[in-house]
Amino acid sequence: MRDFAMDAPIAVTLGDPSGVGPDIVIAIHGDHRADLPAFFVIGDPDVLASRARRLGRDLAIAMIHNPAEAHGVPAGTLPVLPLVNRQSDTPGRTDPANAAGTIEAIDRATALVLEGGAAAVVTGPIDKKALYDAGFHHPGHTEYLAHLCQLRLGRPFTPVMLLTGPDLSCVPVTIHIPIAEVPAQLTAELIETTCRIVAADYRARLGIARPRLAIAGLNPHAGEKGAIGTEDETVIRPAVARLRAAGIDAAGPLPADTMFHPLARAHYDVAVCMYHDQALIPAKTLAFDQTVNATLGLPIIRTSPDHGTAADIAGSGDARPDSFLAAIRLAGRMAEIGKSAGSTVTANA
Ligand SMILES: NC(=O)c1ccc[n+]([C@@H]2O[C@H](COP(=O)([O-])OP(=O)(O)OC[C@H]3O[C@@H](n4cnc5c(N)ncnc54)[C@H](O)[C@@H]3O)[C@@H](O)[C@H]2O)c1
Ligand SMILES: N[C@H](C(=O)O)[C@H](O)COP(=O)(O)O
Repeated sequence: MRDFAMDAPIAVTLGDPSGVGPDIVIAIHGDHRADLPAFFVIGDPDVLASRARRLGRDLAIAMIHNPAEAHGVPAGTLPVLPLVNRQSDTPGRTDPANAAGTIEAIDRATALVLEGGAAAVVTGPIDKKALYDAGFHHPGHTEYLAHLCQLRLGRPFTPVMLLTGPDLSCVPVTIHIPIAEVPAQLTAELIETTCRIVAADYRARLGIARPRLAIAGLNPHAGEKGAIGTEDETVIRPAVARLRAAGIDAAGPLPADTMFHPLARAHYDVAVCMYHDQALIPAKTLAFDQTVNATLGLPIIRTSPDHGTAADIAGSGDARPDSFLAAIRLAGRMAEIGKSAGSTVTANA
């Protein structure tokens, strides 16, 4: 039963047509629409129609010109805001000609949320290398969305990646950078800024007034008191001390190998990790099908499934929709919490 009270619908992008984004959106629309907050798709209707034929699914599409029209679309019909940059249906194979449409969908969804026409954006997975090859200069959605918000609002935003599942939520402080660059980019200031955004957005967007943050070390055994690496003592510990002095419930640096077992997880709401895989390996290993990627630190709500394009199974009907479903549900919940708190801004907004 639908119990979402949002006025504006959620904008959903399909991601790269080489991937499972279209498959999953078609499946979700067909099987789960009544249980979800209202949403519409920004995409190429011909890609959706072609993918539905491949999957042997019926799909009725209604073209809309603005998000408000999504509410008037008959039940069982998928509202689609069509792209200007047309795409082709290429499951399992990237096509450089599709990149412009993939980026356009993200641009328009973000603009609609910033203008208030959409409540949130839920992004389908992009093929990062395909976009880089087409001249896209941002590591991923996370960083690109911050860039778009800055362009629109004229001030910078620090985007924070949160992977959140039923039993574990994790934030990587450094995100899409080579592992060799992590020690140089990991500063006490970045750790502190990230944690402040996490604490503020947990309060404003997730309804947890004073989240407990567990801060991971960088080195084995959190540096073994400086014997196996120094960053834990010289960078992370001072950041944790300043966070605690500011009233944030932060503990650490904790040895990363022992902070994810069930008893340890009972002591915190979110693990703040020093690099991408330190956060994403436990999150995806524990609950690949339920975990959602949400971007904190922005003046918009953005969620996404935790998986990628899964090009190896695109167009086959084998893609599991659970993480995408969880992403739409979480976006709806975050919009409701933000609305009831009267809050649309974040720590660094
Ligand atoms: N939010 C995003 O846009 C996002 C997130 C992660 C990865 N990516 C991109 O996706 C591409 C592929 O990444 P990858 O191979 O590391 O990860 P992946 O998640 O696409 O695939 C890993 C494995 O999990 C399987 N899998 C993934 N999702 C599934 C689903 N819903 N149902 C059933 N099986 C599923 C795949 O078939 C594959 O075997 C890369 O270009 C990466 O950058 C994008
Ligand atoms: N780092 C994410 C992951 O591995 O799941 C993924 O690449 C998504 O990144 P964006 O949301 O920034 O595209």
